[in-house]
Amino acid sequence: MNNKFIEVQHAEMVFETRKGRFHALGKVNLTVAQGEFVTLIGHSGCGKSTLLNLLAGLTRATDGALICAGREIAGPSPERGVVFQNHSLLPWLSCFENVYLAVERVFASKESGSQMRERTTAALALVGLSAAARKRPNEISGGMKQRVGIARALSMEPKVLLMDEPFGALDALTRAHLQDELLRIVAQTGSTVVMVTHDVDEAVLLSDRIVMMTNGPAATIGDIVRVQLARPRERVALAHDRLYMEYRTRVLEFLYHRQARPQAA
Ligand SMILES: Nc1ncnc2c1ncn2[C@@H]1O[C@H](COP(=O)(O)OP(=O)(O)OP(=O)(O)O)[C@@H](O)[C@H]1O
Repeated sequence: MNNKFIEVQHAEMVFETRKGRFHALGKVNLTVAQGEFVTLIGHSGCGKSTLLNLLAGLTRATDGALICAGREIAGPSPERGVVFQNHSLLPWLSCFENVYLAVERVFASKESGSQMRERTTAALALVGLSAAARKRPNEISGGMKQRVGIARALSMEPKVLLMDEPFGALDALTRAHLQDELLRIVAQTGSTVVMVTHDVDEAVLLSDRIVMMTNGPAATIGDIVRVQLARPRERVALAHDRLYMEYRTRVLEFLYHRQARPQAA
């Protein structure tokens, strides 16, 4: 296993705005091991999405370096699959076609149409959506759309899955269901995941490490909690687990005591 699969070295982000320069991220240093599940948590506006966008290659850091699998991140790449809160599916295409489009982008030069259709079918099966393959996005629920987004990202066999509050817009039960699905999928694929969340329970349930960010401007990593709960994890059993409570309390203390905000986040 590569312990430095992702490396963020002194990354800084300054935005030029109409009101002048805004220093969003201070020096951020982070390494993520291959197969690790890392969540980024912090108050609203602290810079979680800014950091994830740097990892996705959607924006470039104003200073420092970001490296994935030994190469500097210079732009978006199918090796880093991205899932956003807003699933951004093409409404005129079926679920199958939405995923197929991504598969084609990566594999068209080396695989036949039938191999790519097989990949698409497998990705939809992985997220439990085989029966909805022919449906269009407006014919399925929000949770199902998000699962198509995950299937689309995974279908490209990314080295890393980057998720920006993927379940943020879902109701609590659907959210819990998708968290369980994600745990199952990641156990099956061994994916390396970096995920932004606001939800402390979600962070503890899913993560190997919880990266807690300080409030901006010039936000940086304030502390990291290593979650040493055995896998597979089961949410009902964990609800009474002493260690689970301890991790949860440590994150809450960071957010509401050490990084307390004058107004609710
Ligand atoms: N393109 C941009 N131009 C100027 N400022 C920006 C830009 N993108 C983000 N910011 C600012 O940088 C800071 C961090 O934003 P970011 O979206 O990363 O926060 P966040 O922690 O993801 O917030 P939330 O949890 O509310 O999604 C905020 O103050 C935001 O206003």
